[in-house]
Order: sequence, then structure tokens, then C-alpha cells
Amino acid sequence: LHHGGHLSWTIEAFHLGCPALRSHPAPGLKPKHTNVAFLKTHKTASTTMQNLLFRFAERNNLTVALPVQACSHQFCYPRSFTSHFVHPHTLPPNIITSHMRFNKAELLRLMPNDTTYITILREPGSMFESLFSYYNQYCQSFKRVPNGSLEAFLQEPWHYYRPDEKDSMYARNTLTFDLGGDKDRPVTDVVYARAFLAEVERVFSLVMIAEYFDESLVLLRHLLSWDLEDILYVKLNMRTPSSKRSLTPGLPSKIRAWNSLDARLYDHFNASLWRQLSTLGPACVAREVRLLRRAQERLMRSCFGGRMPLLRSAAQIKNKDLRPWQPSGKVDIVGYDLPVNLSRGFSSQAQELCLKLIMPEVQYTRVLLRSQSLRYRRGYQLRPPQQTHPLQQPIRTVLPRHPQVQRSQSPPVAPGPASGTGSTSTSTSKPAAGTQGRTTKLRPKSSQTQGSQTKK
Ligand SMILES: Nc1ncnc2c1ncn2[C@@H]1O[C@H](COP(=O)(O)OS(=O)(=O)O)[C@@H](OP(=O)(O)O)[C@H]1O
Repeated sequence: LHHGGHLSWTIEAFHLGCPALRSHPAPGLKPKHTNVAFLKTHKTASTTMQNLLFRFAERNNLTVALPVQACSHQFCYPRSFTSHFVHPHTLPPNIITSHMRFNKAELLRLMPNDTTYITILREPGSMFESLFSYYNQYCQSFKRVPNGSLEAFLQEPWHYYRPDEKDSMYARNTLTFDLGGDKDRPVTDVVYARAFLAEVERVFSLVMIAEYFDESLVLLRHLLSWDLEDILYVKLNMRTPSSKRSLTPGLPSKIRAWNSLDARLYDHFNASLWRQLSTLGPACVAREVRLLRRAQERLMRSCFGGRMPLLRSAAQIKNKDLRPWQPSGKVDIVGYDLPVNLSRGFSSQAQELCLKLIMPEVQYTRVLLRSQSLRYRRGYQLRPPQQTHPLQQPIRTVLPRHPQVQRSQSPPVAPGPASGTGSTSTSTSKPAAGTQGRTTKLRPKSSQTQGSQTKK
């Protein structure tokens, strides 16, 4: 993306009187928030968000907390998160975004005081259909169902579901579980449901909604004072149309009843998303979404020569760094390939951007761990002997390395006409199953927003 794109975005949005921009007449000078904890929930477009955050971290030389190898590429999900799951070479972190089961106290210990907490939810019907298809070979509750029939499962879920067995969190109230809640709390326990919802509301400054991904990104950009280029993305981790099934009449309501805690969360935060958007102003939001989509198209054209990169099944993707993990033979996750002839005229930085945009979660996590370990070791060698190494200090005393980033002085590199191969060499085999401070306060919500094997 080129500087001009950013400029026209800010000018156009400014003329529309977007509240956050109006209150900051020189948005280009406002420092970006760089300390972000994104709770990566399951089957909610969270891999797309994670990729966006990984790229943001790399561009700004930030540190991303990554799992220790024993945890695979997730923080030992479904175990409750602890800072022991974080690789020491990725401390102290600015950003955390890999799958985990949320544990507020541990994150407060790990992350800087001014960390912004964000998560994403998806409409329960389509989310459960996605979970049911993706985890049908792993989750016993789903495996028991004759002919893998979603209808049969929903007809009598208690016949197939065992609350305490391995992977049961994919079969009921997965969002509630990921957020650290009790997925099996009876529907009648309204007091619990209300208190849980209130807690989520208190902790998370933004709860994105997958169905309104672009609108959610507009809110995110305002909340964090980020630029347009910071929210560009390519959709990742999609199933092929043939792996999806449409829900027959009556199923959505059964799914909501079975996942009543999740349904409650979704309804609440969907409504609050729209309240936030209306505070920002519908015209402003519509224009920002349009600008985002136009910028995406420009980026797609320059990286991939078309409106979208070439969508491929894993077997068709030549570069193994770009092959997404496949949960089973029964469901196809599509990925992308880089066009072979796009390397000419591209700077290596531009090639890297195009590659990273479409790099699947498992491979990107490995690449990032490698580069951060390298940086860590270099830093360690350069440190005078008397200086205490951060890991020798209790975690609570470690200060963030990059509290905030000033907007880039130089224009971002335009991805000119990319190579079909990356410099990385990672395998696509699925990693092994999840085995198995600092005193911080949650920052107040930003006033700007008034307005995992473990499976993959
Ligand atoms: N930008 C955007 N907007 C809306 N939906 C999107 C987006 N990006 C990805 N997706 C869809 O999200 C599903 C994958 O979610 P996750 O990446 O969270 O899955 S995972 O738990 O990490 O495996 C997967 O849904 P299904 O295809 O229904 O399985 C993706 O198609």
C-alpha cells in the first residue's frame, strides 16, 4: 500500500466528520496503540485477525507472545492460560493473539498496563455448523453421531455430548469456554449468564462480530488510532463451499438453544457493536468501509494481479508455507498461491508482505517465533554482563519494550509487481496435541470508541 492511499483515507474520513478524527485534527501524528491482547476464539474469522496482528507487529518491530513448543501453536488450549505457556524469547510482549482459554489474572500479569483487550464472536448457527464440520473427526461428541448428521446431534445432543471428555468444548458454548466461562452452566442460571456477560463487557474494549468484520475493523482502527494499511487483510481459514452445509429450517433455533450462553453473548455484543457504529456515524462508517475495500482491492491487484489471490485447495498449493492445515479428509480448508510470475519488479519487502498476507496460522507462528528468537539472542549477546536479563526478573517487573509506535515517517513500501516462494521453510503437518508479573490493571475503555492435536 502506498502513502497516497493512507492520505486519501484520512482526508476523506475527516471530511465526513468521523468523531474520532474530528477530535484529533492531526490523526497522522497520534501515536498508535501497540499493546493488544486479542482473544482468538474458534471459528470466528479469528485467524484472519491474527494474521493482521502478526503483520502489524512485524511492521512495527513489536514483540508477540508466542506459545512454548510443548503447547504447539496455541497456548496449550484447552487448558486455562498461564504465562508459563509463553515462550521466553517472546517476552515482554506487546501483542498476544494465539488460541488460548482466557484467564484474566494471568494476562494481567503478563501484558502491559495499557493493553487493549479485543475479541471476536460469530453468529451461533453458522459458527456451530463450522465447528461441527471442522472438528467432526476429533470431538467425540460429534464422532458418535451417525453419518455425521448435524440434525441428529441437535435432535438429542445429550445423547452424544459428555461435558467432561476431551474436546467437549467444541460441542457446546465454545465462545463461553474460550472466554474462560462455564460452558455447561444450566440455561436456568440467569444470574451466572448476566454476571459473565458483564465481566466480558468490562474486560474487552472491543468485541468484534465476524458477520460485520469490516465494520468491526473500522471500530478497531478508531480505538487503536491505527492507519488504513494496518487493517488490510485477506480472508483465511475458509472451507470450500462443498464442505459447508446450509442449515435446514428449525436448526438455527436448536443451535441457539443448545448454545444458549453463546447466543446470549452474541446478541448482546452484536447490539453493542451497532451502538458503537451508530455513535461513529453511519455515513462515516460506510465511507470508511468503502475506503477499506478499495484499498484491499489495490493491494490484491498489486500482490496477486487480481481482485483476490488464487484460491486453492491445499493439494494444489505448491509452496508448502502456504498450505493451510486440513482437519480431516471430510472438510477442505482453502488457501492461496502466489502467482509464479509476480516476482519481477518487487522489492523483497513487498514480496514478504504479499506472502505474509496469505500465510496460514501454523506456519506464520513458526516464522515469527524464529525471527523473534533471533532478535532475542542478538539482544542477549549485546547486553553488558551486569545487565539483568528480562527473564531473570520476575515477570511483574518487566516493562514493555515498545509501549507505543509513532506513525511511520517514511511511506510504507508499495508492493510492486512477488515471488512465488517465501524465504521460510515450514512444514504443514499438524502439530502435536496440546499437552497436557507484573501487576496490571485493565485500562478503561477508550473514549474514542464511544462512538490448536489441539486442533488448529
Ligand atoms: N474476514 C472474514 N469475515 C467473515 N468470516 C471469515 C473471515 N475470514 C475468515 N472467515 C471465516 O472464519 C472461519 C474460520 O475461523 P477461525 O479462523 O477463527 O478458525 S480457527 O478456530 O482458528 O480454526 C471460516 O468459516 P467457515 O468457512 O464457515 O468454516 C472462514 O470462512
